[in-house]
Amino acid sequence: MNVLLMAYGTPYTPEEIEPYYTDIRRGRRPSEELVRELEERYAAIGKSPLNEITLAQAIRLQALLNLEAPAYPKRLLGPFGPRIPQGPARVYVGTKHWHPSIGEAVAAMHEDGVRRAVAIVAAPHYSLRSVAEYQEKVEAALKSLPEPIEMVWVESYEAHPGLIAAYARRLEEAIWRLREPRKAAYVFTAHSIPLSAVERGDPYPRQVERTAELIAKRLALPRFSVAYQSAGRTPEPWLGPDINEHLKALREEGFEEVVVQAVGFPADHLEVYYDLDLEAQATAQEVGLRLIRARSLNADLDYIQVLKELVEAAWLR
Ligand SMILES: C=CC1=C(C)c2cc3[nH]c(cc4nc(cc5[nH]c(cc1n2)c(C)c5CCC(=O)O)C(CCC(=O)O)=C4C)c(C)c3C=C
Ligand SMILES: [Fe+2]
Ligand SMILES: [Fe+2]
Repeated sequence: MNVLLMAYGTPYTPEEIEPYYTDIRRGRRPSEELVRELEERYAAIGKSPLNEITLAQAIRLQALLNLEAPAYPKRLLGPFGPRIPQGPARVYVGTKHWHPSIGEAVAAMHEDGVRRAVAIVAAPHYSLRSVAEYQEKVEAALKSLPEPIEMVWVESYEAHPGLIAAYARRLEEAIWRLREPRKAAYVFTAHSIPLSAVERGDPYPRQVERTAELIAKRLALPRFSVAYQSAGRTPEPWLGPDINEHLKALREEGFEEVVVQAVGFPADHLEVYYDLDLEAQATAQEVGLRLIRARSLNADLDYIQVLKELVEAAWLR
């Protein structure tokens, strides 16, 4: 079994910030001011762990896919479920905006003789501005190969029971820290997208809401809302409500405590550490709201188990 595991990617050094940003902007160089602003955000968090987390996810996913019960003794084997008969699993990592790039990963797969693979992004929601762009990059990489590789896509997994349970577990830990859980506000966030994508029928907001609804239901939360974070530095309108505006509104409604869970991002990175832990936390403190962020899934085994189930089901399609 072969897997192409994809993630956003992040620069390894400050010098790489400008070319990384240029790639995000599809080759259009950002202004010096925008680059400086992004450099400052990276400097403020010290370092983004996204590449390390993505690699850890790949290593653990490969290990989990290759775990097998011993063939003997049969009587002790128990109900392990159906074996996936296609032989040893190999996981390749490709990032959308940095290295290893999706093109580099696809070339390595071809060099290794891979002819069929499951393609999955370490993000649960489909968007025209996220997964569809990963798909474009994979298609472009495949076109440059002398032989085809059949890619079986996992496009979204916003309602996977294991994912909901994993998020609910982290949210519960945050609830333990609340003074009055029944009086608190619960906010689920995801990356904003340009409104133009929503107008083109992007399923993304609905999928984000579904994840939020299912986690809230599982924990019987007294209330919950969805807000969007990290809107891009572009002149067009982006999907809201913005998390900072939403926090202010919650305080005006009388809430004193809020738990924020970033359900759009399984892994910690710049936009979790800067946009939530620094910026949204500062907004909350300014208005007198106690904000607790639920920790991320990162490369924890409960999330890796979700990825394993998704790729195994896709492989058998
Ligand atoms: C659903 C859409 C998006 C997800 C998920 C997403 C995750 C994500 N983004 C960064 C870092 C940056 N993103 C930036 C811009 C940007 N991001 C998206 C969409 C998603 N990003 C869009 C549509 C854009 C705008 C692109 C453009 O044309 O300018 C940037 C650039 C600076 C900025 O505008 O904020 C950075 C940096 C990470 C690390 C990440 C998660 C894994
Ligand atoms: Fe982005
Ligand atoms: Fe972003």
